[in-house]
Amino acid sequence: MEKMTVKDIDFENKKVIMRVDFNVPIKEGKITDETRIKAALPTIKYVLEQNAKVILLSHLGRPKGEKKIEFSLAPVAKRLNELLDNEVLFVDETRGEKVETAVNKLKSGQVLVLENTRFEKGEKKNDAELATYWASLADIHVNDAFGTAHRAHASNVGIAQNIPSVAGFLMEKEIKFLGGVTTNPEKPYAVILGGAKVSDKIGVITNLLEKADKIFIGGAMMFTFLKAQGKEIGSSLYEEDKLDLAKDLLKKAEDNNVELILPIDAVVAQKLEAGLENRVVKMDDGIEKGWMGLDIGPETLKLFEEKLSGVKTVVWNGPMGVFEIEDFEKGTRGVAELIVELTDAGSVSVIGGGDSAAAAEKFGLAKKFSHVSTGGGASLELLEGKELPGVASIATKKKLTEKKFILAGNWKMNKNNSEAAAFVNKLIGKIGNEEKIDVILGVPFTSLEKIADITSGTNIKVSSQNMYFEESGAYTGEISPDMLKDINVTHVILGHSERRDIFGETNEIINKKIKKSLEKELTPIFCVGEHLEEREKGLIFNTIEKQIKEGLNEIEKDEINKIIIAYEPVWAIGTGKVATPAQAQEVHKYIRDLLSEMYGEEVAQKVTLLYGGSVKPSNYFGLFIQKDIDGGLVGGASLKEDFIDLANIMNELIK
Ligand SMILES: Nc1ncnc2c1ncn2[C@@H]1O[C@H](COP(=O)(O)OP(=O)(O)O)[C@@H](O)[C@H]1O
Ligand SMILES: O=C(OP(=O)(O)O)[C@H](O)COP(=O)(O)O
Repeated sequence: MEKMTVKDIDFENKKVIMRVDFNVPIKEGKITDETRIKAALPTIKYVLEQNAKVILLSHLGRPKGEKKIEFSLAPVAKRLNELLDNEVLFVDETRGEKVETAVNKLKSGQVLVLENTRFEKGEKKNDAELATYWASLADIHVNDAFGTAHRAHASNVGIAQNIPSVAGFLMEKEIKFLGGVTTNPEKPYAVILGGAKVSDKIGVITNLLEKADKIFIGGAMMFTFLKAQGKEIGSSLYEEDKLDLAKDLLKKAEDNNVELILPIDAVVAQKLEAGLENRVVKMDDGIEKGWMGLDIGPETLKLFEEKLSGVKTVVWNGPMGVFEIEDFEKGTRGVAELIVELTDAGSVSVIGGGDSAAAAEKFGLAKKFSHVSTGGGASLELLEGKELPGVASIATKKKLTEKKFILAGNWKMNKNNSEAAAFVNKLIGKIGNEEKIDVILGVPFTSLEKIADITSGTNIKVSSQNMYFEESGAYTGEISPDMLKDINVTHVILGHSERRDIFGETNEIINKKIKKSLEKELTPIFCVGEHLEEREKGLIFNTIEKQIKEGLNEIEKDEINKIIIAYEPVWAIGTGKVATPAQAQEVHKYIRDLLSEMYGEEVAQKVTLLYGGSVKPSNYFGLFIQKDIDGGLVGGASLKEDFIDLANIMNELIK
């Protein structure tokens, strides 16, 4: 799924709230590693060049919801000010008057850093009120915090539920490399895992048994595996309670035809200290009591070299030994060098953050890998095959596929014939782009013929707002599908909440109408939606499920793609209340999943799902970029030139 990025947005004079990961190590007020600050610079600079006003949010450490000076972002803001040509301001608050005044005074091209987001208790809880507040400070959210993408917090995921969230360059790069190797690695695909704890990496190993061709294990975690194989490991670090699991993984690797490569020798010492006697022992001989393994040995390195030969994709997570001490760094350095050789020969290499990135940096090799991730936990979770909430919340690009994007207007009982004609004449030539969207006008019965005539030969299609399910006869006041077809009407809105509530239409009646419209080759725009009471009682999905299942009763798989479905929460129709993008997306996703259950995934993906309910140009962007929203069914705003703006928003967003 391709994500929207800063490149898709016009930032001119916009207020941008940008989540970065400035969680950098600070000792005695000094930043000891500024990699993450530097990694965020390209996005900050780009947005500033576009004349935006930038508000930066980040956490630092784990202050547990309290304001603690040692976790202040002040030193980071100061360093950022040195790294950027633009002025960087800092407010030692996360909300309130001081923040709002600073935001209001902010000029285009300036940066404002707010205090540590984790000084707020609501940050880690993804508190809706806090997220709404931060969202209210800006027009758009840029998410460049890959290191935090495995957390669903207010400053990344929460804000995205209120205003559109797009990826920054760092996020884009991380997704490209890490997402790429996890979903579609060029084979052979090898993963080298090290570090201290098996328990931290179980999930990764389990997932990799389905994907990788070879898994290399080093670091302290190798001893849990070696012990599980019955080898003597002396006083090396291992996890007693993970022995069975290690056995299980070794067996699964065999079953899955994945090579799980364990070290054949180790560097041992009596203590984890520099400068003591150390020696190399073969694992077949075992490690004596009183000695511990602190690095992989030279024979292992040779074995790894052999087994890595020809590998096209390699991911490395976790050092091979206690690389922080020179006596035990050779294994980690050796593996880093092997990966660099592979990279030079054209393979893709990725370091999954954390200590391995620090090791690569220490050996001066970091720049020689295809990609060094800024996320430790985040990259591990990606390797585990999990969806990261901080990636999922970023808007998805709208791509032209077989599915149509649609902007439909429902005029309801408004405009007489001459008003209708005058308005439609204004729209012609200005609205829509036939290649990208279908524009449909749902006009009153009295204007259908006239508007169909005026729009004939243009890209505007005409819809009625109702019809009857019989073909002709004694149905006083009703209109038949044939009558509509006869005057070149192509669509019909069915099951609108006003028809349901005021005119007593039931799911059964709507179902009959849908069937008839399909038979007569009129495209139904089938409306569903819950009332406020149903929402408040937690019955949204029950209501929608009933409407969809009964409305589509006996509609077969080959017909579902001829139907447009519009989700219109009744409480948002004509009330000025609009569903937040997240609320709308939640129900759209539910509908898509339900259709998938009923008709299969492939067919469900092609159904056009429209959102309706107080849609306006000011809120449409955030709604339309949602993954499962394919357009709008617009009431009030379709009576005005706002309708043209809505079409323009869609045109810009569809690539
Ligand atoms: N054989 C070993 N015995 C004890 N500690 C080890 C051993 N090998 C590696 N380590 C330590 O493991 C730490 C890294 O572990 P971990 O946090 O799991 O890695 P990462 O951060 O890369 O995921 C390093 O500090 C390293 O010194
Ligand atoms: O440094 C981070 O994690 P990482 O060291 O696993 O990459 C991120 O900023 C997330 O921080 P957190 O693990 O306190 O949520």
